[in-house]
This record gives sequence, C-alpha cells and structure tokens, in this order.
Amino acid sequence: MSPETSSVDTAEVAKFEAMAAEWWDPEGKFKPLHMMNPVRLDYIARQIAAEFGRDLKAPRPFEGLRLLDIGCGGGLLSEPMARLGAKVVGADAAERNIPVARVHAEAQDLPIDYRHTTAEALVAGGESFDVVLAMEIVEHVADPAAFVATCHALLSPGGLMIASTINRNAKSFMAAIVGAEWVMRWLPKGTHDWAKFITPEELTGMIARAGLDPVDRKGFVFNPVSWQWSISDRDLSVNYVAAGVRR
Ligand SMILES: C[S@@+](CC[C@H](N)C(=O)[O-])C[C@H]1O[C@@H](n2cnc3c(N)ncnc32)[C@H](O)[C@@H]1O
Ligand SMILES: [Mg+2]
Repeated sequence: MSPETSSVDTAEVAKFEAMAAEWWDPEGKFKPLHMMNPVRLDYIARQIAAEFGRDLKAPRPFEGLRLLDIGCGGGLLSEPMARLGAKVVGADAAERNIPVARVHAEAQDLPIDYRHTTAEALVAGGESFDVVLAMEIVEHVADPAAFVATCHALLSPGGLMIASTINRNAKSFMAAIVGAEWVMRWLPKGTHDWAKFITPEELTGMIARAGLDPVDRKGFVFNPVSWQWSISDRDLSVNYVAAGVRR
C-alpha cells in the first residue's frame, strides 16, 4: 500500500483492527451492521438486478458479475453477494479483518477473494469491476471525494457503485454518536467522528464529479419502537445510501 496516495486514514483503520475479532458476533461491536444487513442487502440486490437486468428469483442471479466490496470488514456483504453468484473481491485496509473474513467464508464454502489492500492499489493493478460496494466506508477514509473518484476508476463502463454512509446534522449526532455509542453502547465511543459524516448532497456531488451518473438515493431508517430498519424514499436524515453508474 502506498501511503502517499492512500485513502487510508491510519487512525480510522486502527479502530477496525482493534475490533476485527467481533465481525460475526451479532451482539458484538458490529451489531448495528448486523441489524441493518437485511434491509441494505435487499436494496443492493434490487439495484444490481435493475442495472444489469437480472432476475432475483433465479438461483444465482449475479452469475458473471465481478463485484468489489471495498472496506469489506468481516464480509457481511461479500458473503451474500457471493451466494447470489457474483465473483467477489473483498478488500480492506485493516489487515486483521482479512483472516477473519476468510475463515468465515471458507466455513460457508464461499469462494471469495479477500485481500488486504486499498482501492488505489487495485486501480494501480489494473483491476475493474461491474459493481463496487462502498458501504459504511466513505466516512472513514482520508479524502472522500478522491475515494469516490477511485471507485469510479475501478468500474467498467456500465458499472454500478453503491455507497452508504451517515448524514451530518443534529439528528445524526444524536442517533449515531449519542444513541449508538454513548447510550446503547452498540459501538465503542469514538467509532464515528461526526465531522467526517457526509450529507446526501455532498455525496451526490462527489459521485457526479467523479463522472458517475447518480441514479438513486434512499434512507435506511431505524424505528426504535418496532426495533426495525426500513428503506425510505424521503428520510435520509441519518443513514442513507446512494448509487451511481459509469456510463
Ligand atoms: C464500518 S466498516 C464497514 C464494513 C462493511 N463495508 C459493511 O458495511 O459491513 C468500514 C470498513 O472500512 C475499512 N476501511 C477504512 N478505511 C479504508 C480504506 N481507506 N481502504 C479500505 N478499507 C478501509 C475498515 O477497516 C472497515 O473494515
Ligand atoms: Mg461507519
């Protein structure tokens, strides 16, 4: 990994190195991601199916698609994408995540190519993908706009990028920092830096300036009464996702 041109914010990656053993514990430090997983998987699957004309009722609808899960962590998304038939590369800058992800995928007999690397290094290696997932990573990189541009460079023409992050406003401070870290203690204090959160307008701007066509944007909304996550067309006030296509 070349530090000069790197998307890596060393302090951010160190936080994930420290939590690597907990990836697959639904009650552990990644509990919020486990809780969100069904809803975000549903979103991702439908976006990919729509963009590439795939039928989600087929046994392996993403057969033939090459997918990069950048900032894959323990592989919470890489695994279901591989199960849907995609050829998955999972890449993460935190070295300790890789063996955790590998051991888990091997136990499920899923052939996922996990690598300790960065998006920049993949570009330098001449790699390209039909789909790039950048889920819950843009708020942890050194330069989000440069990172989105790198994701664009990793896409083949017609390729789809899906990126999720957290909005930056008073409500997201209450929900993602006070609620998730201080009150619920789902995440260790300091996991998120509010100042690194990104508004949907900022993310859409980065996507467009990178040369991607911003094709969709939705909210992921947690309802503390029903204890359920859902997808929303209107409420992007805390967690949200955006999709862009390289034409
Ligand atoms: C909040 S986790 C999200 C994991 C996974 N994408 C998911 O949604 O389940 C963010 C991940 O991004 C990784 N990461 C942070 N900065 C990175 C960078 N510059 N390049 C690659 N991975 C990075 C971290 O090590 C961590 O595993
Ligand atoms: Mg995060």
